[in-house]
Amino acid sequence: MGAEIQYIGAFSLSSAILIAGLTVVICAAYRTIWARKSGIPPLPPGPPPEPLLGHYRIVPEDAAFKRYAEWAKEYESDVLFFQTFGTKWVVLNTLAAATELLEKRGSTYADRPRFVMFEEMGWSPTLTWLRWGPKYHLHRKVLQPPFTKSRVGQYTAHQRKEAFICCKNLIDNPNDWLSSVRRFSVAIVLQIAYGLGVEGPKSRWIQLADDTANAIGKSGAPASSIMDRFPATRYLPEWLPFMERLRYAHTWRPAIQNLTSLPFEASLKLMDSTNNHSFVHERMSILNHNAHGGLPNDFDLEDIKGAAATIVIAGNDTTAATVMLFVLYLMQNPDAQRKAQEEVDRVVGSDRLPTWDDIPNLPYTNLILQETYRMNPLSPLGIPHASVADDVYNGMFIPKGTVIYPNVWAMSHDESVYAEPFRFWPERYLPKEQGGNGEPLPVGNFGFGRRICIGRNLAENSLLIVLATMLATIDIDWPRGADGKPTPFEPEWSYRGQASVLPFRSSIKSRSLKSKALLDGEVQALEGHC
Ligand code: HEM
Repeated sequence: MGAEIQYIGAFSLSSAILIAGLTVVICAAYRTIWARKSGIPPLPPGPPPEPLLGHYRIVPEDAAFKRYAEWAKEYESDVLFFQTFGTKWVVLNTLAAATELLEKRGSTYADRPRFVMFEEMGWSPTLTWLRWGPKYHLHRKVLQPPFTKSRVGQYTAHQRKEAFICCKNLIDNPNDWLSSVRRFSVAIVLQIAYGLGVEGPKSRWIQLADDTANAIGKSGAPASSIMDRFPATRYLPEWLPFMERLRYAHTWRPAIQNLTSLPFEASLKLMDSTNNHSFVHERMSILNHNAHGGLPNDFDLEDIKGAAATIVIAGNDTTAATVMLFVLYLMQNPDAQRKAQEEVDRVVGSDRLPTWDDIPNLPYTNLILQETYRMNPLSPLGIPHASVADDVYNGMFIPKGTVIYPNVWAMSHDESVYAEPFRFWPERYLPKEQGGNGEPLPVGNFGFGRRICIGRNLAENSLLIVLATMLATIDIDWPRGADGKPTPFEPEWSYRGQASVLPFRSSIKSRSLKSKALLDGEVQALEGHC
């Protein structure tokens, strides 16, 4: 009987979807005829939609960014148009299009779509997903200032210490190098957000942050699930075969809830510590102060919880995934590794470890970072924006409410800009007279316009100090086989949501007894200070 009711429920819901789909198609046809008559420019081109389903089955879930780049060539247009169940989306495949729309006309494209799948996952107010409006402005006003270029220096001592701990752990536990990398990225944002330390590689905070990173990293391109395209489907039973992303959302819901509440509760216990300068501490002090004075609080408890979790979620996995790419690209490109090590040796010498003053004097090291960004943008389709008004670009009509994906991967693999785009070649950015190709540094890894990443200065500092320390202290090579010889391999990648390399084996060794002794000494001294 239960099964029968479920079946009838599913049947009537399927009929409802069918009717709604038909209505959308009729409305779209009517709108096209009306638009032609009223002289509105045509929509951007794209592959032909299927009846009823539009482009739902045409766009692949995995590595859609690659298919979009192919279509851009096929339809000879940097802007492509798609729609499904009334949701319209546009993909921008060149930097010129992204700059014109998301930067120059930024106020028209500052909104986000509704992330229905993430709602099902149980997110609290999170800047990244908030729609353009008062709540968004409030969160951006509170979250952006601590991470501006002029204020991000407050975190550098902490970042340098964590970079040293990371490299020491890499040498001490080379077979479990990934844990050291994860610890590094979590330790930075956890301290900044909550004032909490990471006790060791098995810390529960690392597990929690990993769970959340998994939940989000493999959830598909943001706003691309059937629920995002057609919100009513969120009420369908999750056992239906095509509702696997609803099942996924519910499976990971506890992880999101834990990350939002557990470190926050632990942080509240540290409120009286004078050593605590965390985001939660600062905001809770203002909240409590206002409450005692009978003053209103525009940023309430839920906002603080959501904003603190945002720092960890947005800043943890992105940093760890980039450090994994350093390990991969340095392993695959021994010449680049040797050249960068020589640069660090020249500037830093062998009697100390890199400092912040060294960073501006390490141009080749910085090019390794830039080439890492270009080779594999972590969010190949960015985080989608949405338009708040009708617009026309190069004679193509972009209706109000369209979801906009910047195809950062297509931009950074554009053969007309980057010669041999799949080759790791940091010199490509150098002028021709210095043996380079004068190519532009990649743009777009941190997004565009009004929604550009607030953590980019923090992230860049974390990445540069850990990269410089890795170059100063460790050698990275292919893992050794049974015969002791290096065994090159093709790593595996995940392109569901975030584009990241899957865990892989590597051989990591201390560069010298002296560099190991330096690291051990520094870590001991720094830990003694805390
Ligand atoms: C390698 C590291 C990082 C990468 C590649 C990265 C990338 C991005 C991208 C692509 C966006 C979307 C921008 C847009 O919509 O145009 C974004 C937004 C955001 N990022 Fe990052 N990010 C990184 C690190 C961080 C860190 C460390 C933090 C925390 C302090 C952070 C906080 C945020 C927030 C809060 C947003 C949402 C901004 C908004 O919607 O207004 N990110 N990031």
